[in-house]
Amino acid sequence: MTSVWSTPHRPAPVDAVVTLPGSKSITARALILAAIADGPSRLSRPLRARDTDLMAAALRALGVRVEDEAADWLVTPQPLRGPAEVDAGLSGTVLRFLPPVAALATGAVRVDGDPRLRHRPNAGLLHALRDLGVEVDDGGRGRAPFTVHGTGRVRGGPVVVDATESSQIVSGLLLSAARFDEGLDLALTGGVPSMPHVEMTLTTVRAHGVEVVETGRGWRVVPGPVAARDVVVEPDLSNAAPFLAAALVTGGRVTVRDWPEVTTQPGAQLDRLLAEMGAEVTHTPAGLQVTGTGRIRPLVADLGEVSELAPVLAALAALADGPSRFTGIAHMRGHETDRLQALDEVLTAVGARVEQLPDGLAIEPGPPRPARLDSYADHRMVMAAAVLGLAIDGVQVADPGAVTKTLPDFVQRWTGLLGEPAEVVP
Ligand SMILES: O=C(O)C1=C[C@@H](OP(=O)(O)O)[C@@H](O)[C@H](O)C1
Ligand SMILES: C=C(OP(=O)(O)O)C(=O)O
Repeated sequence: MTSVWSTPHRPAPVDAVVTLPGSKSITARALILAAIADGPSRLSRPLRARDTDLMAAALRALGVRVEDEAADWLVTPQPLRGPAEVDAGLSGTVLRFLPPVAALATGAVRVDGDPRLRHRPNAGLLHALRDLGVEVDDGGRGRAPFTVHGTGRVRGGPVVVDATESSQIVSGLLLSAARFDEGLDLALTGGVPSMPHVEMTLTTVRAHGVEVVETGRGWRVVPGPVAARDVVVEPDLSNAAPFLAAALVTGGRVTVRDWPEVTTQPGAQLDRLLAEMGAEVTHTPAGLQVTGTGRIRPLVADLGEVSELAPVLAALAALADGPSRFTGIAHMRGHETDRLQALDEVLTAVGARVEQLPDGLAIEPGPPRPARLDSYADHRMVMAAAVLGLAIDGVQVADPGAVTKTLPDFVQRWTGLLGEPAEVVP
């Protein structure tokens, strides 16, 4: 049965301080590297949500010990072995980071997930694994379900990779590459979206003692051990987007606590992007403070580096005082849903005029109207709907439970931000 959330309408300014759980992307990388490291490690403040719980479960299925100690995860590497069934859910990080680890295991590891996962592109990764000497059976689809037949080792070496559809294909290979016999010499064919997430991977593997060299065509990873390392996970800055957007929409003030001074997270670009959209943005000792000025300015931007932010920025664009244009985000058609199509439908439903561009969206605000929106099983579409609902009375969103992917208690946090009780009707 479908549950429906009547998202709170809030014309008055919000004034709130928000604490957010750990970064999905940092947690996923920390889990993978801990699993193939040379000793045990502790992850403090990991994100506990569907994506990261599925990653932990996948590693456990390969024999790794991932134990709960209060809110921490203790990870103890073990000989990696199949056979195993991995449920990737709708998680791009499990879909693309886990198979290279599975290739290092002995036995067959089958990866599958939600119906939509079977549509998420993965040919670039599966081709690369084959070229590196791994047997992969995907029925020629280039997508889930597929089975990795690991032999306990991966030859590695030179490989040409098509990662035009997702940076996670590059990240997945780089994360495990030091454990390949010959390491990895990855040359890109074509561009890569979300480059800051590749940079995050490079910084992370280097912090684990892995030597990576930029080659001009890609990266060479020197074979060797992955040093175990305790990690304290930063708050998820991409999930800060809807909360900070609430300051703009209501002309209020929102502070996100523990905003890191230095970070690899692309969500850090929210300070620049929200300032461009008319907010006053200040880095304070308490965190990032965003104050709305009562006016939302349109945004014309290439969001290729920060596509995770696009759904919430698109919601803001529909409430702005002029037309916006987002480009560089063609690959969002392969995200949790086809996000260009979904945003077109949602923003049109609430009164905006939307044009789908070859690589983005043109959004022109119109007279707002109430609407019952779909979640598209996409956490970020629920968050975008919540932002719209602040300004537009009568916004409902079906299946808000999609937020469990990265922020299970989003609805409670959102209503808490506004000082209201949560109301989801089953
Ligand atoms: O490496 C990562 O943690 C991520 C990379 C990006 O993927 P794409 O390159 O597929 O956009 C991003 O959108 C995703 O949410 C997380
Ligand atoms: C694209 C996203 O997720 P995934 O890691 O599943 O690709 C996202 O969280 O916006």
